[in-house]
Amino acid sequence: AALSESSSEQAPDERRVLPQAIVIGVRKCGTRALLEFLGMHPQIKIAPDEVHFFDKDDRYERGLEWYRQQMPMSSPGQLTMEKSPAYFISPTAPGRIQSMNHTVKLLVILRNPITRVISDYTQTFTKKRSRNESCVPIEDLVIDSFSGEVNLRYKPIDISIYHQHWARWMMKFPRHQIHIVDGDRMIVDPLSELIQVERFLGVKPFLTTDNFMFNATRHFYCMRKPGRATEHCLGFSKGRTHPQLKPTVHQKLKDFFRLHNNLFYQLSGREFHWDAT
Ligand SMILES: Nc1ncnc2c1ncn2[C@@H]1O[C@H](COP(=O)(O)OS(=O)(=O)O)[C@@H](OP(=O)(O)O)[C@H]1O
Repeated sequence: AALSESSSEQAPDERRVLPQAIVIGVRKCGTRALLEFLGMHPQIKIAPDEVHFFDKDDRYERGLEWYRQQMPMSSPGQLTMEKSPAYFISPTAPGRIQSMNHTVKLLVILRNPITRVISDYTQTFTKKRSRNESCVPIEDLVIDSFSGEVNLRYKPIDISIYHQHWARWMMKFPRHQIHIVDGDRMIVDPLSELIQVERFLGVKPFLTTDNFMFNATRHFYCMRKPGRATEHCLGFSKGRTHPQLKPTVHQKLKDFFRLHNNLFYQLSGREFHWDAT
């Protein structure tokens, strides 16, 4: 850190500060896209890696000074941000973040909970297949073969029960301090979501349609960063092809999540149409 702090590229007033805004999750909902898109804003500096400071005990024990060192250089007037999707489901993260800074701004990006389960499965499947390990079909994981009901012991299902995790954050932070980003919408219309985020963060309106280019090969928006001629897409681990669920299993998941989704809408005051699809 000492070396980079004295690098010649550095503006004289630059230093590392604790984040004033954190993307707390949710895993597989577009957290990387959200952070990278925000990183195009001149008033926002983003940590390159997931820090996992508040959810991993061994990291938390390293202390806030270690955490600060993981942050990028920034100038006064710029916001520092990091994203660690596991914070959302961590029992300890809300209290730990609150004791760092009770005024920190929190962002949570959510997508249809069934799509999120499939995305989570696809990630594990892809990793296992690359190691030549055997893979179980998704239907065998999301449904308990004994009871025929949705398998609550399958972690991707538990993560998608948003209200149970959300409730922990509500015990530590006022509602207005957490902004919810629609991850399904961010895939098809990133700018509309980011304009709302800029407003929430209190940075000047900067991002425009010029910053986003739809890439027909990737089927996702890529970034046109200020001052760069070429577009920049997220890595190939983002935007994987999902398996198609058997209709009976899909219906079972829909029936299961309907109640949980409604509880989330009530608790958060934000309604999505996840049950329509
Ligand atoms: N612009 C753009 N480019 C590529 N991918 C995009 C984009 N916007 C959102 N997404 C969706 O982000 C999903 C991955 O979510 P995360 O970044 O939160 O995953 S992770 O938890 O950090 O592993 C990833 O999920 P999969 O499609 O299952 O790979 C994407 O659907």
